[in-house]
Amino acid sequence: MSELLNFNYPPEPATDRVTLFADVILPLPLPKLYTYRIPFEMNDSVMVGARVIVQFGGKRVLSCIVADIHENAPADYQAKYVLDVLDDTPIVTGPQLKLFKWIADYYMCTLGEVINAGLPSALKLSSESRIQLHPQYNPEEDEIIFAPQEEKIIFALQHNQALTFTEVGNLLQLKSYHKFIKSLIQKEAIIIYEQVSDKFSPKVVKKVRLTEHFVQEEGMLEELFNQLTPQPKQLDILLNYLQKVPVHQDINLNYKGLEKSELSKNPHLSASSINTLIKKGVLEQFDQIVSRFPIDNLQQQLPMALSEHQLQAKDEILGLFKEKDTVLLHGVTGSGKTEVYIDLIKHALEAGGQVLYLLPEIALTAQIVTRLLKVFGEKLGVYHSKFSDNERAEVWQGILSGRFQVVVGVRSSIFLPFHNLSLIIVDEEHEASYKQYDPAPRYNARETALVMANLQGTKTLLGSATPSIESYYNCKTGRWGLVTMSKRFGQAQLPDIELIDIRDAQRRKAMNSHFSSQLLTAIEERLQREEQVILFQNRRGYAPFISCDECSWIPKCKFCAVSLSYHKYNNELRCHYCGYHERMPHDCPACGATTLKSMGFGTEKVEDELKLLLPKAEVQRMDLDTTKTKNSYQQIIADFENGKTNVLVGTQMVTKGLDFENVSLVGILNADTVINFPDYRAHERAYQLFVQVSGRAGRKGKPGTVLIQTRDPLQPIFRKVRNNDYESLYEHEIEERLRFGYPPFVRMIRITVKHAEEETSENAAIVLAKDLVDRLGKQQVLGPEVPYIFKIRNLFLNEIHIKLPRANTNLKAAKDQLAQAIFNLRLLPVFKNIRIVADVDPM
Ligand SMILES: Nc1ncnc2c1ncn2[C@@H]1O[C@H](COP(=O)(O)OP(=O)(O)OP(=O)(O)O)[C@@H](O)[C@H]1O
Ligand SMILES: [Zn+2]
Repeated sequence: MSELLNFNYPPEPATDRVTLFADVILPLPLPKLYTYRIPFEMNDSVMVGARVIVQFGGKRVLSCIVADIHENAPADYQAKYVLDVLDDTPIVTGPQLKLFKWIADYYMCTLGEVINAGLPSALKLSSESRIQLHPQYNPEEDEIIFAPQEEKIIFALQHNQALTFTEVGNLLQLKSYHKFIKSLIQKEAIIIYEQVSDKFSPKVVKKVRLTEHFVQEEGMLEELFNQLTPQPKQLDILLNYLQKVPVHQDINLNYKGLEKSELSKNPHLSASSINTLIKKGVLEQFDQIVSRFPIDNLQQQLPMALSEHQLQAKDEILGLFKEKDTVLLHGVTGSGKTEVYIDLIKHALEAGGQVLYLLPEIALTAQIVTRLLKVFGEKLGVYHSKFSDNERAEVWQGILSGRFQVVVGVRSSIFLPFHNLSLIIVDEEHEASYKQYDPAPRYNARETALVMANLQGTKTLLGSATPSIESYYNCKTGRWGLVTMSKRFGQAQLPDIELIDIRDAQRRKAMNSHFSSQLLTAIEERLQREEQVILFQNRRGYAPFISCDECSWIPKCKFCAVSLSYHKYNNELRCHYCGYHERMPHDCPACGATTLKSMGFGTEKVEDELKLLLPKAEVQRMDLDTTKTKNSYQQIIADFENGKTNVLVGTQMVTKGLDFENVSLVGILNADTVINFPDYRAHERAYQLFVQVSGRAGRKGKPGTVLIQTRDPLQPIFRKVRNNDYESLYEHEIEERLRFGYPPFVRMIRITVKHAEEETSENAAIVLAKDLVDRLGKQQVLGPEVPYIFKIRNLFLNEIHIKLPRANTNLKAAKDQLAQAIFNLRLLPVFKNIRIVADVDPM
C-alpha cells in the first residue's frame, strides 16, 4: 500500500487504460469549451459538474467546471492534462448545466460568462486564490493525521497569515500540489479565500455555562446554592441561568450554554457579578462559532390559516397545475398572495421537492424572509448580493447537501444548484429588475425560471398585482393559467386615490417648494393620528442637475453624456452612469457668479425639506445611497415597522411588496417624469408603479389615501390607476403593441455599438445594420440611431433594434445570422476595437 492511499488520494490507476478527455467551462468569456486530457489515475474521479484545475495559457491556473467527458481528442490542438480534481461530488448539477447552456444560447453570451456570474467566487479558484488556517483548527487538540506535505503547509501558515497557491507550489516544490490543499480543506484545517481583504471571518459569540462538575456530580448544585445564598446578586444570576438552561431537566443542555449577553443585557442582573462567577470558576466562558444564518431564537410557527378567498385561489392554482405548467396569480395589492405562496411551498416540500422563491429586490427579501423563517426555519436559505462570498458559498453547498430546501432570493438565485425542484414562485413578476442589464449574461430571471421549471419538469407560479402585458397575454391566449384575487385580505379596502394639480396649486400659491399644501396638511394629519406616511420620488440625490442662474452653465460628466446629479450630504456632483464625482463648486466655473442653483429634485431634497417643514416628523430615506451596507435595508424597514420613524421617503424601492400595517398615506411627489418616458413600456410601467406604491397604503383595516401630484391630471393613465382598472390598461396596451409591432408579438434584440470615436461608432453601426438588412430583411431591422444618452464611460453609442415576429421566425437561425454579422464586422481592420453588445429581450 502506498502511503498516499491512506490519505484518500486519487485511486489506483484503472486497469483498462482508456484515454478520457474532459470539456471544461473556464470562467472566461471564451466562445467555446476547451478539452483537457484526464490522467489515467483520475479517470474515476473526474465527474461532470465537478471542478478540476487546469493550466490555461502560459501561467494561469484556473478551476473550471467539467461539462462533458468523452474519448475524442481535440482535432486542432494537443490537449493539456487536467492537473487535479477538486470535488468528490459535482457542485454543478446536470439540470443546471443544461440551463447554463440555454442561457448562453438564448442571451447570446459565452458559457464562461454564465459560470462567472453564477458561481460565488468562493467556489472559483484561480492562481490568485489564497489559503489560511481554518479559524477552528487547533493543532494541539486535533487528532487528524496529516501527510508530511500537509504538515509543511500548516507549519507555513502558522507563521504566515496566508499563502497563495503559487507559494504553496514553491514551498512543496511540486507541480501537483492541489491535492494537498484540497485534503487540508476536507480536514477543516485550512480555508480558501479570494483576496486578503475578503478573509473568511467566522461569526463568534461569547457564551457561558456552569463548570462541568456542578452538573455532573450529585449534590454539587445544591451545595452551590447554599454557598451563594449570602451573595444575592450572584444567586440571581445562577437562578436566571437555570431558568433559561434547565439543566435539572436535561444536563446536556449545559454543554450548549447560554449567550453571555442574555445575562448581561438583563438590567436586573449585575454584570460585574457575572464576571465574579466566572473568576470563581462557577461559570465558564467560551466562544462559539455560529452559523451565519442563525435561526436559534425563532419560534417556529404554523402558517396563517388561509381565508376563504385565499383557499379558493390556492385550489384554483393547484387545479390549473394539472393541465398547465405555468400559472399567473393576479391579486390586488394586499390580497394576501404571500400566504398563498407559503401554503403552496409547504405543499411542495411535503411532496419532497425543493422550492425557489424569486423576488425582484433585496429590500423586499428583508420582510419576507422574516415571514418565511417563522414557517420553514432551518430549511430556508437566502441568497442575494449583499451577502458575502462565504455566505453565498454556504447557501450553494447547503442546497447541494439538502440543508436548504426552500431558497428565497433575487434574480441570481436561478444559478443555484437545484436538482429536484417541485415549485418555482416568481413574485412581482412584472418587475424590470429581473432583467440583468450589464454585464453578460443579460438574462431575465423570470424567463430563465420558466426554462428551469421546464428542464426539471416542475411548475411555476408567477404573482403580481400589476402583471406584465406579456404575461397577461400568455394567460389570455390560454398558454398559462390565470387565477384572480380581487379583494384585499380581511377588512382592508383599496386606498382612495386623489390627484393634485401642481399647476393649479402654483397659481393659487399653494405650493411650498415641491409640496402642495394639500399633501403637507395630509401628512401632518397622519402624524397627529400616529399613522405613517410613504413618499415616493423617482430620483435619488438632491437634484438631477445644477445650473448657473447667470450664464446657464450646467455641469456634465466628463465621461458620459449626462448632467451630474447634486448630492448634498457629501456636497458632491455625481454621475449616475459611471460613478464619476467631483466637489460641488462654490462659484460657477464658467462665469464666476455665485448663483449656482439646483434644478429639479430627488429623494434627498424631499427628505431635507420635509424635515424643515415638519420638524416633528421622523423622516428616513430609502434609496441606493442609504442602502449600501449589508443590513441597511433591514434597519430602515425595522425602524419604520417599529414606528421609530414615521415618514419613509424613497425611490422605487419603497413601492413594491412592502407590508406595513400603519401606513395610511402615500404621496407621489411628481408623477409626470414617470409617465413621460420615451419607451413603448412607459404607460405600463407608470401604471405598475402608481398602483404598487398606492398599494402600500391602508393594508390593515385603516383606510388608506394616495395623493398624486401632477401637472397633467387629465392623463388617461390616472383614471385607470384610480379605478384599479388593469383590464383597460391591458386592452389598450396590447392593441398598441400589435399595431406597432412590439412584444409579445415580436422578440426584440437591441444591439449597441460602442467606440471611443463618435464617427467610428456611427460607421460601424451603419455597416452592421446594412449587413443585417441583407440577412434578415428590411422589416426586421430598425436604426441605427443615436440613443438619448449617446456617450457612457467615454464610449459613443449607436443602437440597432432587431424585431423578430414571434410567429414563424426561426430564432436560432436569426441569432446565428446576427452573430455572423458581428463577427464579419470585427474582421474589418477599421472596426477592430469596436465593442458590440447584443441584448435579447431588452427591458
Ligand atoms: N390568512 C391570513 N391571516 C392573517 N393575515 C393575513 C392572511 N393573509 C394575509 N394576511 C395579512 O394581510 C396583509 C397583506 O398580505 P400580503 O402581504 O400577502 O399581500 P400581497 O398580496 O402579497 O400584497 P402585495 O402585492 O402588495 O405585495 C399582510 O399584512 C398579511 O400578514
Ligand atoms: Zn459618467
